[in-house]
Amino acid sequence: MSERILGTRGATRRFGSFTAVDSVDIDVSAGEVVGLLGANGAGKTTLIRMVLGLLAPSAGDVTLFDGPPDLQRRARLGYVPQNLGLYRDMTVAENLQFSAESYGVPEPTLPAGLATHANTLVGDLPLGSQRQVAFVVALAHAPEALILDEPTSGVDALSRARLWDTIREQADRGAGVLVTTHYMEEAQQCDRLLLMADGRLVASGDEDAIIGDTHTIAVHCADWGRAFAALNDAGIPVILSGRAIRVPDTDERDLRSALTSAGIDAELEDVRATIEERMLTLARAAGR
Ligand SMILES: Nc1ncnc2c1ncn2[C@@H]1O[C@H](COP(=O)(O)OP(=O)(O)OP(=O)(O)O)[C@@H](O)[C@H]1O
Repeated sequence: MSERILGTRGATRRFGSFTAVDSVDIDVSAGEVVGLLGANGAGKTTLIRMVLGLLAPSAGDVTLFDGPPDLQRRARLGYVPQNLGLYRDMTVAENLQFSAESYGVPEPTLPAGLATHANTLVGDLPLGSQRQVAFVVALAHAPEALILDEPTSGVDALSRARLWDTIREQADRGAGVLVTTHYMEEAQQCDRLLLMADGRLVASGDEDAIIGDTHTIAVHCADWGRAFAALNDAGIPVILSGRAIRVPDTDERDLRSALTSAGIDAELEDVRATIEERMLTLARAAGR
């Protein structure tokens, strides 16, 4: 079994009377990429900030490299926050130099695509390049753990694929990676997924295990607009995927009855839910 790099037991964080993270247990081992998924506000960043030692838990324990997440242990991990944590009014080279000096490691070499930007102010770079720089900075000291908070948000598909190559390389050399994402095609690149909803961990495992036997009814209908409105009016939570209407985890009879009452002729097909649809049903069930 691989060495456990970080973990939480009953990790809870309250802000006043609001519980942002509620009794969460997670583990990340060396060499694995663990995806942390959940809607906006599910508690992912708050959990990450506790793991990083930037936020004290209100209850429960956080372990990083077999101890508390103190400064010494934090120096062994690389972190790319949502806002990247770079100095936007310094050049790429200055950012690299500053970070290398802070960690006492040699200055990293810029990948080919970034080399021409060494003297560009970080704030003047396109977002995709800024994210690449943030990765170079976070990886300069060959961290044993990597924590990435929406590392590819807002970048094009090619840059995303490159960043994922880097993430996989880091896991292959033995780092444990915890990464949050809103992109489901990225979730598929993870070895394991953790799903949060309303502060709680509501599912874990690979995509197949998380979807389990959750089914969706696909509604095939010439007038999809009317069908959508009728189901909405009947209080049935509908997903519109392009022009296809999908209703996860529902009773087909309720659906049929809502459509018939509205005089809509539709063909109903029972299909396996997608991971997004499973997330929605779990989030609904966890709703406080
Ligand atoms: N310092 C704070 N004070 C009060 N509430 C907070 C604070 N930080 C976070 N929250 C609340 O805790 C909840 C969880 O926030 P968090 O940022 O952890 O969610 P998230 O899953 O990371 O969302 P996103 O995907 O949008 O980043 C939200 O309702 C947020 O408003």
